[in-house]
Amino acid sequence: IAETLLIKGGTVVNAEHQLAADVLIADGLIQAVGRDLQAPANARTINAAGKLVMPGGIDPHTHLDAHMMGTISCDDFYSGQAAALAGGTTMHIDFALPSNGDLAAGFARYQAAAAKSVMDYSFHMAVTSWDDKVAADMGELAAAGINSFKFFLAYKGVFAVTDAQLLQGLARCKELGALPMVHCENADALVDAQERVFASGVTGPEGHYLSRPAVFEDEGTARALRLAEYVNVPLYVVHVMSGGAADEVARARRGGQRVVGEAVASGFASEERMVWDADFRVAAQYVMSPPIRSPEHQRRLKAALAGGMLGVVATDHAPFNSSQKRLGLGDFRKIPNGVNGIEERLHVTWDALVATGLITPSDFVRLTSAAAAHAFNIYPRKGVLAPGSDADVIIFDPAAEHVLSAASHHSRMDTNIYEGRTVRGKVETTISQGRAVWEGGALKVRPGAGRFIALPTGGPLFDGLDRLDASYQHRNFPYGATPVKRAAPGETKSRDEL
Ligand SMILES: NC(=O)NCCC(=O)O
Ligand SMILES: [Zn+2]
Ligand SMILES: [Zn+2]
Repeated sequence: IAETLLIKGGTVVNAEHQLAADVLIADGLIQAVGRDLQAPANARTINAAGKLVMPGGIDPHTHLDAHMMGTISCDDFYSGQAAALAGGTTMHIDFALPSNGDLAAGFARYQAAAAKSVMDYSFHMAVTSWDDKVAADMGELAAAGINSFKFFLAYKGVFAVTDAQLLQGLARCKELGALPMVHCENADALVDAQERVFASGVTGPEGHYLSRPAVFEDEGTARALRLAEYVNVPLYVVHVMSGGAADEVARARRGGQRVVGEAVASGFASEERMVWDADFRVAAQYVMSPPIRSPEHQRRLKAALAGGMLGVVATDHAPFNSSQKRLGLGDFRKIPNGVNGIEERLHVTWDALVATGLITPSDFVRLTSAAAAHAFNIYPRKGVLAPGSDADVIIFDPAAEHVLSAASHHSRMDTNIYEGRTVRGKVETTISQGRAVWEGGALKVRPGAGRFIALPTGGPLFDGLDRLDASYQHRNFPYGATPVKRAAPGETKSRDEL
């Protein structure tokens, strides 16, 4: 049940501005943002003096209850979302995987799994094969509120699509006004490298790192971006982990492409050296794809976030506990891929980027909330504190410090890649759908309270794409709006007519 809350005396931080203001919440919505708001008779007042009042985080990249690599990620839609709320994230967009190649069946499975949700959520759908049924299902799913589809270039023989399939998928996404997302690593080179590394006698978690050099990610990113350029469709590049891939995103944006580059918290705030730890339990928890890379890559990712080349910070929360990671003991190729982060994202991002002076609090809101709301077309319902927006709000104390640990986190993971780390800043209160659900160190969540948020297709990223197509026809004839006709004998055509 929604509360009537007056958050008084804080500093409201949106992506566009920061101001001293109160926030009035009722009926699950923000009613007013302004100075000296009066508390209605039934309101509870929360004193936010010295605190920042910001939109709740949106994590657009999670894998809850995900069937992957012979096991199921250990956070379901209850525990993963409870962890999210304790860390200030009030909405996530999870990746629904097809069931035996069937998109509609996969979506139904994930919707059923999400019935125990405690906060707002939505889905991207993974496309892992191609035929007419897949194309038709994409249309059905778009009508049902799925406005993004993920294509894997990696995971050969499981999820990976060929370039031909990717092209068909990109074109279908464009037709639907849905945003294609790509996991960019070269699948064939990966298999080759994995075989070579394993044959050389390296079987532990470091083999995962050694068999996924940055050049595979750089190449995959460049290829996906160029194919998206050819089709003239916006592209969302998931989990950019290498400096080279960030450069590819920047190059495409400089060239005028509509590209969103996603960093994940582990990509710039975790440590590559941990995968070399002699203890398998420690090392395996850092195995994710693309891998966590060297400090120099991390520096470049942070610079790309500060400079606006990468536009979103997500997590890729794909939690596998230490007994699940042991599936790959003796063969790094079988270690379930994924790390935690849904609870830690806001804190490690603040600590690494704001507390160090690289970005401003408004940049922080943009990267952790507003930009995802824009990309997935739910702004300003989410991603901003403004009258009429959903009352998903956090109260953040920039002066507090706390320690991240598996002993105190809310995920079902028995490890934490940020174990023992002291971070500056703390989410003191999380308000979800107008209810304080994290307050005073306690969670007050209710299974079933979460809502599926249907995401509409089209939207700003697709605005004017048809006009762009028309002007693109010299370069991109097959996807252009008007076929180019050869001039008749004696007739000349100006460049503008082509
Ligand atoms: N990233 C990762 O290692 N696991 C989750 C699946 C994916 O996003 O590729
Ligand atoms: Zn991926
Ligand atoms: Zn992922």
